[in-house]
Amino acid sequence: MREKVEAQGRDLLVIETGDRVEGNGLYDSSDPKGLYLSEILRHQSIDVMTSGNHELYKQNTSESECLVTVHDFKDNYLASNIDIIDPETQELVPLAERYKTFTTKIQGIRIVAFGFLFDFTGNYNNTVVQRVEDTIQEEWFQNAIREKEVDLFLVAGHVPAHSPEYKAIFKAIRSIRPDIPIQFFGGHEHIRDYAIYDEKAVSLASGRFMETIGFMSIDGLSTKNRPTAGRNPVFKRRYIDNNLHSFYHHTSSDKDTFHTEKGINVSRLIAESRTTLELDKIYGCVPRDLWMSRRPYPHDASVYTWLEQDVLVDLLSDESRMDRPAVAVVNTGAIRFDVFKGSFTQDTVWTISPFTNQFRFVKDVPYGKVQLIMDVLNKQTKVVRRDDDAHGGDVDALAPPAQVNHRRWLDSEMDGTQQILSEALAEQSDSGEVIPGYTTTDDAGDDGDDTIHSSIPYYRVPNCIQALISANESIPETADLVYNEFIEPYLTLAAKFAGLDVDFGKEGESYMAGVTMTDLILRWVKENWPCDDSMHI
Ligand SMILES: Nc1ccn([C@@H]2O[C@H](COP(=O)(O)O)[C@@H](O)[C@H]2O)c(=O)n1
Repeated sequence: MREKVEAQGRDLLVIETGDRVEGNGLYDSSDPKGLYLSEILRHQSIDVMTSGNHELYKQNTSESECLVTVHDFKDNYLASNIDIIDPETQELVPLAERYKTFTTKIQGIRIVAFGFLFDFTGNYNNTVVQRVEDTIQEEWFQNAIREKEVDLFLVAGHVPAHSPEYKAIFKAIRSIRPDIPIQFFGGHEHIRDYAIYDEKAVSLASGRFMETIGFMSIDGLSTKNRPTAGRNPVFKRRYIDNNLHSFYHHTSSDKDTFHTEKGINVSRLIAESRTTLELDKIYGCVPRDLWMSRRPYPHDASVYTWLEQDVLVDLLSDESRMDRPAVAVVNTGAIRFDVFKGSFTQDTVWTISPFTNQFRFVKDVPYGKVQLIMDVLNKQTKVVRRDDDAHGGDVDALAPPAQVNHRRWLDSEMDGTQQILSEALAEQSDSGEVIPGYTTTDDAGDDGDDTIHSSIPYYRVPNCIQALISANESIPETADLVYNEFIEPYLTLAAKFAGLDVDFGKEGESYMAGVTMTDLILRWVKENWPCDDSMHI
């Protein structure tokens, strides 16, 4: 693409907006995590790169970001509002440069670029995420937006396209620079989205899990050598399905001409890494598709129904608690992908359940109180004030991210519209039949999707599900309340609402020490879904 575009006298920039870690065997399967992924990433030519929230959940992840990824992309990695305790000096320092200025190779466009993370509060305490609204008051930012020689402000970030954070940055820049175009690139909400702030400022978000290559073209920027005398640039956006068919089409090539030597080498590196990590190793065969949101909950084909009725009930048990009844509470956001019929591999494990959360419990909780807590977690919208330290206090954050966004859009101050989400990697059909996939409507209309798809049903799921683990069928008076550690701060607050005075952080104890939900899922599949010859795909 770069070659093609440059031959036309234009520039191509590649922007990466974070969440490169967690949710894929290439990252999660190695020890230490990310070993193979960093090597692959190193070969990419990325012009502006930012951190997502996933890079900051754990100390080792952010430290590796600091020592490896920032190091590898030091001219292009931007961290406008993230500091880290340097693992070598123990000093609090910016994770990367706050901003950069550069001039594009072909057209000489002078760009001032920033890299932001949304107002995230769930990071481990070796990093500090400064609120965007505070960051833009800082002297360095105020100076940067007053930079004289600028044709375009480029704000990349792991920040939703429609968000108070981006709105604040837009207002801050516009108040000083009424005429300079601003291109935002966003993320985090797992949706394709495009926001039009004014005639010269737009924002593009490219969906989730690298299913989408968001493509933005800006035509007619006024530059030093080609001033456009006040005319507005033309912004166009396209959501490209991430597959070879799309790449052949947009590079005007085919299977024989598309591949470059570098591309072939990186593909080989990926294949070798997958082999070393045994990502195709088959642990079992899944008899039917299990969906996150394509079927209602509860449902025979819901991954959550399977989790609560089979995996948790069959396997969650701590030796020291013997036969005492337990209620397990797990957030639905802990599951990251559908489980497809067919081979269940080492890669599948990490794709559906990448988190390393362990289980904890509080003993002898009245069963009625557990139900009240579930009501609070699933029916309230917020259990805490924004300044309380529970990931912003929004219980919706316990659900899959795309669903969180669904509600925000409806409440949003900036006007957004709805979209139906694809859970499948979209493919073009050889027979010309329309394949289910993304059908996006955004601020610019419904013509953004590069491939036309039929829509996919979307059902809301609760924020948390529960499973009663008991030797007999009857409802117990009291039970161990077992939960995955990610939801601990939310539980403490929900318990207050439910009239239960328990500080889960202080009173919670380890349950099945060292075991994660990922381990349980894998064990359950191995024990219950062995492959027979007819089931391999
Ligand atoms: N240890 C964790 C971390 C995250 N989650 C869930 O993921 C959501 C955030 O995902 P994004 O891709 O939007 O950043 C979070 O709100 C949780 O639902 C988790 O379960 N455990």
